Amino acid sequence: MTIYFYSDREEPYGCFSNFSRHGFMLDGLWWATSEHYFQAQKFVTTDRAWAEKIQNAKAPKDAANMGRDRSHPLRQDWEQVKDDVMRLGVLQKFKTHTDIQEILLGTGNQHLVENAPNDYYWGCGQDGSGKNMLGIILVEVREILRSHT
Ligand SMILES: Nc1nc(O)c(N)c(N[C@@H]2O[C@H](COP(=O)(O)O)[C@@H](O)[C@H]2O)n1
Repeated sequence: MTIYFYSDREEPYGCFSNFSRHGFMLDGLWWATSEHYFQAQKFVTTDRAWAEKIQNAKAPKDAANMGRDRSHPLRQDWEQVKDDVMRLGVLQKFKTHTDIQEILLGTGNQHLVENAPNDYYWGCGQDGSGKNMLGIILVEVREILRSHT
């Protein structure tokens, strides 16, 4: 079976979205959502002030828009590190919040798919051919959490 998720407002799996309001501490800083964390990491080595603005963005959608703004220099190794950055943020989110950790562990061995129509990397895209890296990372995080509980 496959579980599809996308909107952070859709129960019970909206918590799988990076836009869900589940904050956490990482690298000594507070992140309001995993989207804030992920987007800010694009600039930590190239434009710290911009990364800090992203960290303090009002909403995850604002953080996403700011992170996609190419008038600020993207760190050169971004393509190499982005999956690890995503995994770190998502893992920390689910370690921090036991209620959503239970929801993730409760999915057993089901496939998890971000049903994002415009995203063929993190999601499955409009036609389902996308890489679904966020879903794959959630499954990896589920494995890590399972091995520690
Ligand atoms: N809600 C939502 N809208 C979109 O347009 C999306 N592309 C996604 N996917 C999420 O986007 C984040 C990464 O985007 P970039 O690599 O910065 O383009 C990540 O949180 C995906 O899950 N979601």
